[in-house]
Amino acid sequence: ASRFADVAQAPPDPILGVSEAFRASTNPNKLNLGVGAYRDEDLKPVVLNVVKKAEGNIFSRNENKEYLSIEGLEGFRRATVDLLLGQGHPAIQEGRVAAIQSLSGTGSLRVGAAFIARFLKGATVYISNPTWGNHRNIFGDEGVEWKHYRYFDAATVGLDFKGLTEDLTAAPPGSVVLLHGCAHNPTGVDPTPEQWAAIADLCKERNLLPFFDVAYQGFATGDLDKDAFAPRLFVERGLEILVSQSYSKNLGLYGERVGALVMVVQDKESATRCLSQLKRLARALYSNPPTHGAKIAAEVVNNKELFDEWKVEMRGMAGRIERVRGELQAALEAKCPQKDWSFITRQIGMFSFTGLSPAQVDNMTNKHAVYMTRDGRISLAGLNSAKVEYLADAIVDSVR
Ligand SMILES: Cc1ncc(COP(=O)(O)O)c(CN[C@@](C)(CC(=O)O)C(=O)O)c1O
Repeated sequence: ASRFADVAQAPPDPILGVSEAFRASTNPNKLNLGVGAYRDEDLKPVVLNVVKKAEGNIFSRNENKEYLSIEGLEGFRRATVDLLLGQGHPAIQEGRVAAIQSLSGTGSLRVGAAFIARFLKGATVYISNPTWGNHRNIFGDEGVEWKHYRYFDAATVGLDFKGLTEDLTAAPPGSVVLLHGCAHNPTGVDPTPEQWAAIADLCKERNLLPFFDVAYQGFATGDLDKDAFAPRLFVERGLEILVSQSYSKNLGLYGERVGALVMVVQDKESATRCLSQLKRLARALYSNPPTHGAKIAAEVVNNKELFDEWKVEMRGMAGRIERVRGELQAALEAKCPQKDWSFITRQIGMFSFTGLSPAQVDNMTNKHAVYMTRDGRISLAGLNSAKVEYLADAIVDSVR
């Protein structure tokens, strides 16, 4: 018998497993509202025009395939910090930013988790309830203890700010707080600017370390600058922060695995030492990051014309999602007027947290071939006008 005979079958991933099930389905009406990947009005994946232009520029340079440095492509690291903090930010001028290119958002979060495990021994990471499911895997696999802080209020289909404040106030000083920079996944509910300010003050008072997961910059409001409001506010308040960045959704670089782990700290010497330790960790995890996607992101952000064109395409993607939100809400209000569907256009970003129970989700999938995650989340990026009626009928049938 194989020495691996006792290796158990792992369960399918709660999110990526939905895409696998969708692909396996032969139902002509099947609809994939699972993975948060943008689709155009024909429900096809999109390669942004700016990405194609950037690739044209890159290929015309006939560059080699040498290793990048452990910390990644210099031009990308500069671009990603500019995008996060704003070009010329004082923290950048003062050399207080340590940034490494990493394997998209997930890899960046993992390097951050490894840094916390090694240099913040015993710190607990507080993650929102609910949150992106893979957060638990990332910190759990690094042996970092995590706990939930209350986040979603099902009664108001909004933020449980009172619960959040109580839980973070009770967190031991020195704890880490994982915050979604914008477009919270899966709820689509973000703190207001005033609430962000209160959270920043709370982190300061309680000596909590904010770790921002910035995976949807541009998808909350359609504006890349506005969507960086929260991390910029915390830096302005003098807080040290960690940030993971992903270019999967906003630049559509999903499979290129483009992201960064950024630390904004109090002084240049600390930033230099932290960068050296981030490099030490990355070297043992994957040695150095992939070249192509980082060159695309650097080309787009560092080139004024491409950057402006990206902003227009970004607003177009966010706009299409907003439009289908409105159409879905209208269709549901027409079919089921007794229920309040206003949460659908109140929520922002890619997702809507429908409140459907696992059993109701099973009905959506088994009876209507609508593929979505069992926590009730739907990715509106996977919906178009032509399928709104179909989805609304499936939801009404499931919530009966
Ligand atoms: C909040 C959050 N952080 C990080 C990531 C990681 O993305 P990256 O590694 O590709 O940069 C995702 C992706 N979440 C998706 C879009 C896909 C997934 O589950 O991996 C989702 O469907 O929730 C995310 O939603």
